[in-house]
Amino acid sequence: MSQGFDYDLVIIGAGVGGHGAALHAVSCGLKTAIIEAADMGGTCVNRGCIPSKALLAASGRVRELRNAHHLKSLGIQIGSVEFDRQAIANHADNLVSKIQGDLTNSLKRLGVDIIGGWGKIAGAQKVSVTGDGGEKTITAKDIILSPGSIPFVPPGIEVDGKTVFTSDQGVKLESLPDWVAIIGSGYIGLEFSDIYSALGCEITMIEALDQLMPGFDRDIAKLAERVLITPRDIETKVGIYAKKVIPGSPVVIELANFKTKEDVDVIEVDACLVATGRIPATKNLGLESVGVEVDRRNFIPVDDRMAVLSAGEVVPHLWAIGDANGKMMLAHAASAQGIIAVENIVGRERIVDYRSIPAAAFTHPEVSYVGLTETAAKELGQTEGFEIATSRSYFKGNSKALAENEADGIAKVIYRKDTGEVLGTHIFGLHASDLIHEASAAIANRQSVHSLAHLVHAHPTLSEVLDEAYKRAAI
Ligand SMILES: Cc1cc2nc3c(=O)[nH]c(=O)nc-3n(C[C@H](O)[C@H](O)[C@H](O)COP(=O)(O)OP(=O)(O)OC[C@H]3O[C@@H](n4cnc5c(N)ncnc54)[C@H](O)[C@@H]3O)c2cc1C
Ligand SMILES: NC(=O)c1ccc[n+]([C@@H]2O[C@H](COP(=O)([O-])OP(=O)(O)OC[C@H]3O[C@@H](n4cnc5c(N)ncnc54)[C@H](O)[C@@H]3O)[C@@H](O)[C@H]2O)c1
Repeated sequence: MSQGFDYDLVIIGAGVGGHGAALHAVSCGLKTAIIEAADMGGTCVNRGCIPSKALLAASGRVRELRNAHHLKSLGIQIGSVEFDRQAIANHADNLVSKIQGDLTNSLKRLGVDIIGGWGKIAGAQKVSVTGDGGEKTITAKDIILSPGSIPFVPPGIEVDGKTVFTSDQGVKLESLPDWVAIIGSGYIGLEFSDIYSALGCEITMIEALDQLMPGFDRDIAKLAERVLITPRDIETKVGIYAKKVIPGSPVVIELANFKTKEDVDVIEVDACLVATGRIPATKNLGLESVGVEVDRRNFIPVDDRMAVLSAGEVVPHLWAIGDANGKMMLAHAASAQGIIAVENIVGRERIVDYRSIPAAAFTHPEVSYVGLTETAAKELGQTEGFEIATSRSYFKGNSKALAENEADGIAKVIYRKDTGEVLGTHIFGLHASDLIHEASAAIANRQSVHSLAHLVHAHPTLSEVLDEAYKRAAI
């Protein structure tokens, strides 16, 4: 325990980032407190990963059981499949309660002090907390900021939380509108289009950029569109943005061309989900008391050790992790950053290896990737003077996928031509979110396709899709 301080470490924000940091801090022998203003578990547990995956699990099952053609191909026939919207919503809600309870208990069990209230830096190594009992100041040798993010709602869009809403309300599944507009074709837009289309809603997906799923590798996005969008009840408007959205019955959406800004159409729908990205929750954190300015997009500037920077210089004993630093807005990235910050606090210099952190969209089937897209790898090659190559393998050639009769899918490996080092792997297909971890380990260890091609995979498994891609690359 640090002399003269109330705690070795105080963490502001008990989302998955703060939680991961706290668990690791205790294992390193640090006396730790965590401050939370709202819900223990933050976005992921209460309004993000957890409820959305519960909805995806239930709606995915409905889709599967209603796919008479697929079932028939396996020799199965069933009658009509019914579902209860409220019961599906309850499933998500119950899961949130369970995981929130488990997370809170894990902190209590380890002796982490949980302090309710709004945390704010009150000078070097000092935090003020404003809660029900008024304001108090606590001191800590180190402070980790983990305040997370909130939905971004573009100007012109009015959210009433009922007919026009963000994922914060969407995960509650309070209604199943006949016709729902989804603004944005990123992670949230894609996952909710999977949920809504499985449960019988008609969808209009509006994407400002000139292609759907602009964040994903092009080949993957193209195939994903062919499987997840085109055959479903989803109309798409690409290169178009929602200039104005007025809540009500109906919801009125004025659409304009994203490049020319010219008005193109007005549509009237039953509901509208705004899924246009997230912004950091970095207001009123007391950053100015230690001379820290947020960047242009309001993220807290950090180095690779997660140390907070002021005008490019490290601010001693202050760290920022998770969505609030904008490096990689994913739950597991937030907790990984928490662990790295604590490692540095205890004097073990470590940095985050973003290239090996995987990501996935939990649609049916799933999309996953780790490392660079082909475009980013080419750019890196041009800067560093190497050529890249790609290798693809298809679920259509995989016995396990064929046995399931679910053979839409591809694995794409991007690697250096000279050394064979894997730079990125992208998968679309059955269980892609689980399959990606082998590729993640390969990138973490900077392995080459030549050595990976010699790994033996069990047969018949979906993992053989990656095996095949490595072997094709190594020929
Ligand atoms: C619909 C949806 C689905 C998602 N699905 C996935 C997924 O499947 N996989 C994945 O990896 N990621 C997913 N994400 C992203 C993931 O939720 C975030 O990356 C993750 O929650 C970030 O964690 P964090 O700890 O940085 O912040 P948060 O989880 O946002 O937690 C921050 C916490 O800090 C508290 N706080 C803020 N300011 C203060 C203050 N001054 N004082 C006290 N407390 C404060 C907040 O109340 C909050 O509880 C999803 C997000 C959404 C919206
Ligand atoms: N499975 C997962 O890991 C998962 C799931 C959900 C959310 N998340 C996290 O939450 C974050 C937010 O998700 P998201 O889907 O809201 O953001 P996103 O950044 O993934 O996608 C937002 C999309 O909206 C488009 N857009 C922005 N403004 C628009 C407008 N006015 N009209 C039309 N299109 C517009 C953008 O071009 C982009 O394609 C993600 O970055 C991700 O980190 C992760």
